[in-house]
Amino acid sequence: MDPNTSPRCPGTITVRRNPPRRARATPQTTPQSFHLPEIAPFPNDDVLSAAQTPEIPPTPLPKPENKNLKVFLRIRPLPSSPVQAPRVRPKSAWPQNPVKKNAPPPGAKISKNKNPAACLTVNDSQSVTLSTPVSSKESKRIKSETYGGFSHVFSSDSSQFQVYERMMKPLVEEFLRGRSGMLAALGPSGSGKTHTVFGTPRDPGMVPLALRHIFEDTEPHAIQASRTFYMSIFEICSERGKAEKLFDLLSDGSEISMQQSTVKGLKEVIISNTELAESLIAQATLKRATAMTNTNSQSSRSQCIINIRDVPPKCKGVINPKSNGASLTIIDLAGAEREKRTGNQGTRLLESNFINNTLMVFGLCLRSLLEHQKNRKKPLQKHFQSSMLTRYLRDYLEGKKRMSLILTAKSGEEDYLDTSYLLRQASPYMQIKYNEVEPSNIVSKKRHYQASSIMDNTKLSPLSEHLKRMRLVTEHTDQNDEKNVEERKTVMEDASTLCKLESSSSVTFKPECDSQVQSERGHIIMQNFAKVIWNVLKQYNSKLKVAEMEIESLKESIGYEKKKYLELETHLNEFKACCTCCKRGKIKNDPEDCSSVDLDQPHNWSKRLSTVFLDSYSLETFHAQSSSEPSVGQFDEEEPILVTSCMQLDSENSDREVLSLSKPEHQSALQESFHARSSSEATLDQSDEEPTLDTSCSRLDSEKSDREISTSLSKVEGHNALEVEAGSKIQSESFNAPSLSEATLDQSDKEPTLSTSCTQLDSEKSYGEISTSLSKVVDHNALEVEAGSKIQSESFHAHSFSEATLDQSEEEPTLSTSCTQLDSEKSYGEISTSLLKAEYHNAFGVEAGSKIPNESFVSSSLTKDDILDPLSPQDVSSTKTRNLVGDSRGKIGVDSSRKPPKPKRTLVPSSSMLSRDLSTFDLCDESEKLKGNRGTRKLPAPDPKRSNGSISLLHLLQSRKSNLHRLA
Ligand SMILES: Nc1ncnc2c1ncn2[C@@H]1O[C@H](COP(=O)(O)OP(=O)(O)OP(=O)(O)O)[C@@H](O)[C@H]1O
Repeated sequence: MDPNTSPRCPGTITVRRNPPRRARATPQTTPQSFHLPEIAPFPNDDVLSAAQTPEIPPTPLPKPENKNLKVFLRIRPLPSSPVQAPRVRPKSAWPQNPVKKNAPPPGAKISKNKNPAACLTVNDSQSVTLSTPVSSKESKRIKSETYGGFSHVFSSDSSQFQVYERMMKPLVEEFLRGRSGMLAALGPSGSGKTHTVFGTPRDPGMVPLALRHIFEDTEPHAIQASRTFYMSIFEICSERGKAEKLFDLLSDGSEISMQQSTVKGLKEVIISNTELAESLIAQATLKRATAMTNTNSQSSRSQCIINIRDVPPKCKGVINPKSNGASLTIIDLAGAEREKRTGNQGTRLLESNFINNTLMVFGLCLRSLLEHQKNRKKPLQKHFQSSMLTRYLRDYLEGKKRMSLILTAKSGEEDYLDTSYLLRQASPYMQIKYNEVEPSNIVSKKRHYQASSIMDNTKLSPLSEHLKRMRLVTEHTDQNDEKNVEERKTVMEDASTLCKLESSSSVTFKPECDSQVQSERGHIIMQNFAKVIWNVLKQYNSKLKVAEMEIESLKESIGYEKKKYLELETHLNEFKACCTCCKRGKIKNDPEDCSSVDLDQPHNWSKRLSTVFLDSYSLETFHAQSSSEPSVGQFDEEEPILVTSCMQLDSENSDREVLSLSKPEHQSALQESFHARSSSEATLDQSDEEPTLDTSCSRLDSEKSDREISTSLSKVEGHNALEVEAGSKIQSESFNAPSLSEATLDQSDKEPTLSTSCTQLDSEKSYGEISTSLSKVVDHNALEVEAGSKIQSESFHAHSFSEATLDQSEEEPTLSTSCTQLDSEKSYGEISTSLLKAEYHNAFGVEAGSKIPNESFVSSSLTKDDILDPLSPQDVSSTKTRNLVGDSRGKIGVDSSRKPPKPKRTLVPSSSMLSRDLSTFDLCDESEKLKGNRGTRKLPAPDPKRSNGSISLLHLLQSRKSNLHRLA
């Protein structure tokens, strides 16, 4: 035991640590053991070159051996026994009509010629010789006829397969390459057309063989896997030999229609395999109209058309599947029949005629095409329009598509005539050429566009470009995906044989018609859709902004209108209050009254002239012309001269009111349609601290308007202040009012001269009230002129001219007033003028008021040179009145033939009262005395009522009178 080692404790647990890990030695492997196959670089060049030119070129299209119309001839074998003679269709014949399969009709003739001689012999593969039967030789038909140039002549012992290989297979192959083709079986009844086309289950004809070829089992990975075929079968038959009808043989036999060259409502059935296609064909042949004739126990009574159309399924998203692809058409024509031979009668005879006519039209179309090709000067006749069959086959019959004919003939002697007729008729068709044939798919596109209204050619070209671009992009993005490249190669190989079209074709079905292309197409569509939506939203946004702006402007206008409305309401209230004041006769007493013009003291005076306020004009047609000229002239010191006014009012059917206001806040304008021309001139000429005011000329033209015009002029200079306010408010529907007012305040030697105003109003059907007020107060002088007129009429012509001249010399006022002329019809008018002058101890007041209720009147009032002589206050006024009709209250210038029962409005009471007072005052008496008997009528008795204003005026005048007497 090692001494260095301590004895082991029995309770000790030994923990073994993991030894430190060591990296394993790298196995010595030779590089050869990891020899990875080198990844071949992406064959860009190959792929790109394949994209341009398929690596595996498709089977080259065999150049048409014969550019002419292919015409084949098949000779039906002679019946071996009378039983098999054309009367009875063998039970094994395919397809069979179970209803009519039991055969021989009661009256059917059975050939007794057990060994019929053949009249048609095959010379070679392309020619036959038609020999005249013995019976016909007797009728001088001696020579035999040789018909050559057939594409191929199938002898009576030719099998269906041989016929298919020689005749049908090239068509099918071209069809699978995208070239449309058509085969029509033509021949007399019972010659084997139906047998050739459909065959029997044991001996299938061209259609079943073609379908088998199409769904060839030997090429499962080739063309058929990438294509879908549609098949349709319909027949064209006659309705009692007259109208043509179409019946769909794949549906329940429903009737369909044709528009131009397009069949409407035709059912197309996708055929995915041969069995399905053959069953559909059997079903269709059972539905087909057949009948027993002397020549055929199951004679076809209609033209049967089988159409097989191919659609590349992977391009469904790109191009409408029904708009492209080649079509293979096989037509089993009804056999030509001779009445003698068939013995048809009645309906059968009509059917026979229809069949023969259709065949004749068919032949005419081909003959016309042939002649047109031979001689281009000959137009291509439009025989195709004569029947549905030729309309449907228009492209073929006009040489736009290739077609082939299989002539079926019977070689028996008794069929000589039918065979001879067929060969003579159809052999020239071999000369028809197809040098200028349009690409088949284009022609088919045209037709299908008509039926399906799909993409047009303009959209196809960019689409093709897009497909090319997509192909390149896809190739670059999938460079490293070898598998995809392989698949793409395969697809290209397949498609190269499938989609190889003519170079002139506008549509190229590239192998890139895959799901990626479809998704890209959907993306493009969505992009375009989004753009459209975006544009629409932009338009709506702009419209919304415009609408918001309009709303804002409307809000502003509403606010402005509200504000205006409030102002008008305030004005109205004030105006009402003013009216109330006027009614209470406070106008003259209150120097601050709104209807007064005050000229205050010389050194601190304010002159307020308020005149011509037109308020509340409401009329339909209004022509108003107003002119007033008040003038105050003072020739002597401190004596004013007032000359006022000329007023002319013409009104018709109007309602107007003119009032005087002094407050500027009463000026407002409201109008709906307003044309106003206003001109005002105010001249304040002051010499020796006295102002001269010339104002104003205003003219208003308005139609259907409500307006209020006010002008204010104020001047305060030194101790002088002159304020002129003119306000007018006119409400009318049709208004033309020229207004001219002039106010001249001329003062010399501290005395104002006021000349105002000329107002002329022409109105129709209007109601008007005009009130003017002029007031002047100079120290102890006060001059107040108030003129008010209120005219209400339906048809009103008023002409008022008034002049008032207040001429004062040596402290005596001179007042010359007025000339008033009123012409009115059906009107009510009230005019009042007030003139007041007070100077020191002199006071003079003139108040003239007129109130004219009248429905229709023409009045002229002229008051001129009414001089208020201070020495003889009683003679201060003279009035010249013509045709005056007045009352005791001072109605002047009224000539009324018709008076309204009641006035519509009441004038300002103060004015009217004042005018009445004036009329009762001595002035009136004096004026009457001065004029003597110029007045032709007596004025009514004066009104004893007097207003406060008039009383004050009277007091002033009386005091003035007493002073004068005292001085005297
Ligand atoms: N090549 C042929 N080999 C054997 N049988 C044939 C041949 N061609 C025609 N037949 C027979 O002749 C009979 C009449 O043929 P098919 O009905 O095809 O004539 P068709 O021309 O169609 O007459 P239709 O115009 O009246 O319909 C049928 O029973 C058919 O089996």
